[in-house]
Amino acid sequence: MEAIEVTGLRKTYNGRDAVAGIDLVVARGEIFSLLGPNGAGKTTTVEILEGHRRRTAGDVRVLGEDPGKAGSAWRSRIGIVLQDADDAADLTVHETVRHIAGFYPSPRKPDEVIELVGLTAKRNDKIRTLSGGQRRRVDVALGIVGSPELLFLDEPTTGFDPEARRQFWELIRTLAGDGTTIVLTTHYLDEAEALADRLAVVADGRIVAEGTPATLGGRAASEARVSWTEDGLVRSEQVADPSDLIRHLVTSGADLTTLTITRPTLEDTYLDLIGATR
Ligand SMILES: Nc1ncnc2c1ncn2[C@@H]1O[C@H](COP(=O)(O)OP(=O)(O)OP(=O)(O)O)[C@@H](O)[C@H]1O
Repeated sequence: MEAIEVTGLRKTYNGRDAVAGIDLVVARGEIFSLLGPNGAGKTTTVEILEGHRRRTAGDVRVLGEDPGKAGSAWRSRIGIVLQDADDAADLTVHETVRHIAGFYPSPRKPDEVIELVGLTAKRNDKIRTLSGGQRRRVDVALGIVGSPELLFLDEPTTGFDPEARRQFWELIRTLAGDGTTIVLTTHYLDEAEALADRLAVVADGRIVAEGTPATLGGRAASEARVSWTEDGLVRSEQVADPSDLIRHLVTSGADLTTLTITRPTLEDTYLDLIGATR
């Protein structure tokens, strides 16, 4: 069984489509990322999958159930990390995690979760004394303390410093390695590229491209740009397969210390995709 199956999902606000017909399958154990500009319909889609918003039309199955009708047993199998969650500021990190753990039938140990998110040194500090990035880690701790089979992460690393982001990525890989299915909404393309097995680009309520980070939007098949220096001048050429050109450069004695071969970045492809819908 797939973790998520969506067909023909639509959501209309005041006669206007925020989600205009989305089909989606997320396999169990997969890290799936939703990318898209502000207002594209990502949060609406994810909140429908979480059972927090009603849909206008379409079929949705999450862990085999319709989120619009599923009960508390289903809810306890899902973890959610929201944008800007509001934590109880006067409790300590440990108290907060322990409190939330109490709502789940088979939670992780609070101290284990605190360690996983890198907050052991802050275990006994009140939430209100934490920095923005540290609070975000508490949000992540609360999302995973119930040992969810499926974890929704909405912009999880906003406000993280670079080291905290790397640590968080490791945590996500660890969770995925343990079989947790992860749906990640992010504006950071490097994050999607580093983590996602597959990703979908949403624009104007529709999926405009779907694939692995390497193949999205024909990226893998795009021409490579080869550049090098010749007689003191920078030269560059765009070719499908750089092998012949490089062989030629080697035999012709070109200066290869400055040789670079680049293909479109995920960001180039993404901007093309969303630009095409505007
Ligand atoms: N409760 C609501 N009532 C009316 N319109 C809404 C409501 N929620 C969202 N919308 C509209 O639906 C569209 C999609 O919004 P949504 O929040 O899903 O986008 P998003 O892709 O998550 O954007 P962001 O990246 O900014 O979080 C937007 O045009 C938004 O204005």
